Amino acid sequence: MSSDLFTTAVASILLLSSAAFYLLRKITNPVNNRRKLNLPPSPPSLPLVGNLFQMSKLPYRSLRTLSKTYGPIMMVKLGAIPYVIVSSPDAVLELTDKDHDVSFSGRPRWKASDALFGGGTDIIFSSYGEYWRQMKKICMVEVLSQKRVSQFRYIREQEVEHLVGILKDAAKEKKSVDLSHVISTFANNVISRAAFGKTYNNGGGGDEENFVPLVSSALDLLARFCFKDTFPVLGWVDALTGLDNEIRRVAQEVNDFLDRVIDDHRTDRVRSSSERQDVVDILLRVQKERAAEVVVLDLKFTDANIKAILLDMFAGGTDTIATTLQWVVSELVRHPSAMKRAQEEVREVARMKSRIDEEDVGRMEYLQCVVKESMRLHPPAPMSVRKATDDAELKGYDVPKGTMVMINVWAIMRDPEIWDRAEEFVPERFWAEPLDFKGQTGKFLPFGVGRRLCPGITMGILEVGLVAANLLCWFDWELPEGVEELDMSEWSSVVLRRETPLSLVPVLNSSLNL
Ligand code: HEM
Repeated sequence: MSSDLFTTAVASILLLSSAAFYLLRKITNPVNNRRKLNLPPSPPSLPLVGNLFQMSKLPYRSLRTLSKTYGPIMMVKLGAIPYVIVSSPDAVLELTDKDHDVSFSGRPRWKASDALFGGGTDIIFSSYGEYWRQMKKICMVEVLSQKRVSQFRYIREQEVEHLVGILKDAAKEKKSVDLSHVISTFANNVISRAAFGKTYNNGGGGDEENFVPLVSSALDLLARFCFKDTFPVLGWVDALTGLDNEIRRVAQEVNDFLDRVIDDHRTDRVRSSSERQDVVDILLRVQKERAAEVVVLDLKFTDANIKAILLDMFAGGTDTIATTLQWVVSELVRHPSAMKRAQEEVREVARMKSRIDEEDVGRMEYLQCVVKESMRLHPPAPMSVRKATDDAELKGYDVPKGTMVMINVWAIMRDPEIWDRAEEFVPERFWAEPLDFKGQTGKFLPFGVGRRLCPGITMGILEVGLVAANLLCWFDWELPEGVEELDMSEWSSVVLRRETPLSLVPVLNSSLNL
């Protein structure tokens, strides 16, 4: 081989291998691929932990502070996971408009939610798609429709009567009550009776009597720090901390309990059509009907689907309602003039009556403003979490497929650029601007927004209004002896709760016809 030929051969090999190497890097190196992406601005982060070190125990507050510097669309890294944080109504409206809604309607998958909610086969944690659409439709038509919510009215009324009875006894003894506990028991009882036909909250009974504490443990696990979700390569540490075992145990117990309830309904109970049906009965009927039809797509509606909907009812419809009520009462106790005005309205509507019904609550317009204002300041879900299902664009920034997207609902609803006297409790603002609960303006979002909007709004608002009206009608509320001011500290778990239980003294309103 001549030296010229040799040089040419070597040059060609070098050229070809550099081209192959370049192509390989292009294909396998996502960083390189994304070099041209216009990602949202990010605060500086540390290796490994990302921006975790900037998060307090109330992350929505820390994220608001960061977004004041980095803008209403920013990207942070929580551990190894990038999140796009959205903190303006403008961006929310774009995220949910017809060109973007589908791309931003996914949900992230977490270890605890996967184990507890059947691998995301429920509604809350299910990925966006046909499966989710069918499950949500069944839930909205069969469980949470206006007709069904009215059908369960007797449960709400009986449970409210029970709650008022407990408070009247405490008032006679001039004792303070743990209102947080009384209200949570109410919310759990309503869902248990609607779902299963009875309450499972007796504490001491056989293991099947302890479903409510079991659900609480499940919800607590969702809020626990999990290595796999934050630092995927360190997922094995969850086994060492005991988290894996605990998740497995609780998931198994929840599953066994729901299997027993479904079996009981299938075998032991033969109901006549005139008898009151609970959600398990209703869903078993849907199962039979779907088995008789050709089922479109894969949703055959098995027991696993029934269990997933039942669990969502507890996850979505207990703590959210209880915490909303606790904040409503807390704000009113701190604002005596609003309390007086709300009580006057409630007592005027309920004048000469021995019971407040749901139609009465519909006429209590100031009370509705109080509930909205309280939810504005204390949204039970301070952040709405989504996942980009495609490569998408938001306000000119690229959001790659698979990125977590969090709407900082809490920050938007306290933004002084949007709300006058944003940090103050001013129910009257909703007189002037009667915003609804569906988030259509992108600025009032207590039930979320877009395709993933909460399907339980009617039920939630009815329950909150009915209990609040009864608490204000029959009682005045005083701080326990020695307490000068109500503690309003927040505690962020699955929902944004009060950090301390709401302890108050009920004083019977003697002017009424009791
Ligand atoms: C005051 C009461 C309630 C509040 C504040 C509330 C709030 C929320 C929020 C913020 C979301 C997420 C929306 C989003 O991602 O944009 C949600 C979703 C959901 N809620 Fe509620 N909720 C309440 C009551 C209920 C009730 C009573 C039920 C059922 C019994 C329920 C069932 C659900 C379900 C199944 C979802 C998932 C929807 C989906 O992903 O498509 N919620 N709720």
